[in-house]
Amino acid sequence: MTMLDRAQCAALDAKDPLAFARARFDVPEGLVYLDGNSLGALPRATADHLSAVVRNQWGQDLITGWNKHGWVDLPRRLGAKIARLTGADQDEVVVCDSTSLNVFKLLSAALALQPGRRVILSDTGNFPTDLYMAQGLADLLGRDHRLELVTPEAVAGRIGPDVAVVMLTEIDYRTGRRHDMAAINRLAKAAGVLTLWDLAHSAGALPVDLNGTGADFAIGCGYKYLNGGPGAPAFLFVAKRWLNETRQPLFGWFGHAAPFAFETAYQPKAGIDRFLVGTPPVLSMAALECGLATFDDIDLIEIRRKSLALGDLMIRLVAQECAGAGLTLASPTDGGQRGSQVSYAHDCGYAVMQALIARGVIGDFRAPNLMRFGFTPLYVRYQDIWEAVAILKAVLAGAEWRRPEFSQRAAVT
Ligand SMILES: Cc1ncc(COP(=O)(O)O)c(C=O)c1O
Ligand SMILES: Nc1c(O)cccc1C(=O)C[C@H](N)C(=O)O
Repeated sequence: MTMLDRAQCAALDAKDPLAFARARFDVPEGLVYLDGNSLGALPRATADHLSAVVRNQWGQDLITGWNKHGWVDLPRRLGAKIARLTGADQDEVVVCDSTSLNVFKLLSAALALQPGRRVILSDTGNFPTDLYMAQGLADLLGRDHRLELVTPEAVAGRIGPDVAVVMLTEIDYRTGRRHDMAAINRLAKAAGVLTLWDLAHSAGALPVDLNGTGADFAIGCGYKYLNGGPGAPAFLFVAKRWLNETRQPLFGWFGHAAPFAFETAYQPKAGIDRFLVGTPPVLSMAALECGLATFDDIDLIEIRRKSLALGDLMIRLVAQECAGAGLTLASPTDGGQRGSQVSYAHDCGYAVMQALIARGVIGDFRAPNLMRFGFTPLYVRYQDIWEAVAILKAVLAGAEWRRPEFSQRAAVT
C-alpha cells in the first residue's frame, strides 16, 4: 500500500463536500477534537440564540413566553427534526428527559405489552446506564422479570419465545461495533419480541431507518453527535402502531390529556405526547435546537461517507505511523460494521490519552484499556486525523505519558 502524507490529507479536505459545515461550529483553534461522540462541539449560533432566549424571551416576555415563543411545543418541534435523522415520522419522536429516564419509560411500556414474557435481552457491551435502568425496573416489577446479557454475537441466536424485549445500543460505545438493526428487528418480529434501540452513538452520525427496519422503540442522546451541549435533553421514538396502545408509568402532567384542566385523575394524552413527564427545560432545548440546525440541508449519506473515510484514514495512518508501538485496533476494520469512532487498546491507554490531550488532541479513554477517537464529519477534517496520528506517534515514542500526573484518574473520564 502506498504511504500517505499530510498533503494527501489536505487534498481530501479540499474536495470534501461537507467542508463548508465546519464554519457552523466554534472549534478552538489548534485543537484536534475527536470526542464529539461524547460531547459535540459548540455550534456557532448557540451562544447568541441562548442569549436572545434568555434576554428577550424569558427576560421580556416572562410567563407569556410559553405561548408566545412556542416553548410548550419544543419537545415536538425538536422531535420532528430528530425524526428526519432517524427514519421516523414526525409524530413518533419527542425530546424530553435524559436517555436513562427514557430507557425506563420505554422499557416499561414495552414490557406491559408482553404479558407472560419475562426476559429483557441485552448484550454485555451495552452502555451501563441502560443495563442499570433495566435491572432497577425488573426489581420494581418483581414478577420474575430479569435482564439477561449475552455477547453481542449471541443476541440473534437468543431471541425466542420467553424474551419480551431486546434492548441494544446500535453502536457499541467502546469499540464502535455496529449491530445489524434490520436483521435484529426482523428476527425479533418473527418471534413476537419487541425491540428497544439506544441511538446515542447513531443519531447524527449515520443514517438510521427506524421505520424502514421495523423498530418498535428507540431512545438517544442530545449532547453527542446532535451537538445540543452538556446534559442536553434526550429523545425517544415510539412506532406509530404502539403509540396509543402503550402507556409509560411516569404519569406527569405534561403527558396528561388536559394538563391545564388540573384534574385529579391521570388520563394520558393521545400519541407521542403521553411519553412526556414534566416541564421542558427551555434553555437546554434552545441549545439543542441550534445543535439540530447544524444538520439543516445536510444529507446523512454524505455524513456517513465522510465518517467512514475519516475512520479508514485513521486506521491506515496508525498502521503506517505507529506500528510496533503497543496499539491494538479494537474496532471493526470493515466500515459497514462500524459506527463513527475508532478505538485502540493500549496497556497504558489512560496515560497515553492524557498526554495526547495535553498536546491538543482530544479523544477519551474507556476502561479497561481503550483509547477512543470519535469522528464528527460536520467539523472534523482529514488533516485533523493526520495531526492526531502524528502526535500519537510522537507521544508513544517519547516518555512524557509516563509522567505521574497522566496516570491520575479524573472524576470524569
Ligand atoms: C449508549 C449510551 N446510552 C446512554 C448514555 C447516557 O445516558 P444519560 O444521558 O442519561 O446520562 C450514554 C452516554 O453517556 C451512552 O453512550
Ligand atoms: N454523558 C457523559 C457525562 O455526563 C460525562 C462524561 C461523559 C459522558 C458520556 O456521554 C460518555 C459516553 N456516553 C460514552 O460513550 O462513554
